[in-house]
Amino acid sequence: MIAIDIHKKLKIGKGWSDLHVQLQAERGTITVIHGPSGAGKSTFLKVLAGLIKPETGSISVDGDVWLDTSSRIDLSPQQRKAGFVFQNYALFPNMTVKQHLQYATNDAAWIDELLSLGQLQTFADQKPDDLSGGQQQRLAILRAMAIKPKLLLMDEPFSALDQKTKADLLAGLKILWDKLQTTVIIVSHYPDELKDIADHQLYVSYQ
Ligand SMILES: Nc1ncnc2c1ncn2[C@@H]1O[C@H](COP(=O)(O)OP(=O)(O)OP(=O)(O)O)[C@@H](O)[C@H]1O
Repeated sequence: MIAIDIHKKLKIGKGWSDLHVQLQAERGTITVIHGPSGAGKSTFLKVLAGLIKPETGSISVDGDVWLDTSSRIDLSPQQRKAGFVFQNYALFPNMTVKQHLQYATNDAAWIDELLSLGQLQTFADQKPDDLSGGQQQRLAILRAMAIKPKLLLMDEPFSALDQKTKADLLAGLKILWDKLQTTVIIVSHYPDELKDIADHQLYVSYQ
């Protein structure tokens, strides 16, 4: 179970807007977040990961308190260990595909399973510059899954994939998420494309 209630002031040009998000979701569920550009969706994911501090709020994940501003609890990103798929992938230019996964886990069988899921087996020794945009995006997803996170945060994670690749990847991910009981939050500009797998939809807008 995750329970989130956060308030964050967003800098919008010369002014400010309020981001207030409340969400409760059972463990192992998928929540799809959508809303207008600039409303604060990416910022919300970064607040959950501990990369941006909110003014006030609380976050608990499977009984662990990650944030509670009223009692000054604020775990670091390293302590929260959320999986994060960044909109711009944030890959390491000098690491090969396999090294990205080895950085996250020592489990060779798990790495092979992930490479197969992302159809990247034949690219294991390539660096990001030698990959297509879709291959880079799949690597970013595999790396986030490699740590088997309790909470997986994905920011527009399928934007560079064609329909077939996306459908195949999603089917494989869904099996893994169910097995590992991963709680997933996905920001998407096309929530309808995920409506078959979404347990919750959350609309984030300007306030
Ligand atoms: N650390 C921060 N503190 C305050 N405001 C921020 C911070 N980071 C980003 N912002 C502002 O928050 C606003 C929302 O940005 P964000 O990237 O979260 O929107 P978004 O909903 O993900 O947009 P898009 O759909 O275009 O990706 C922007 O105006 C940005 O300048």
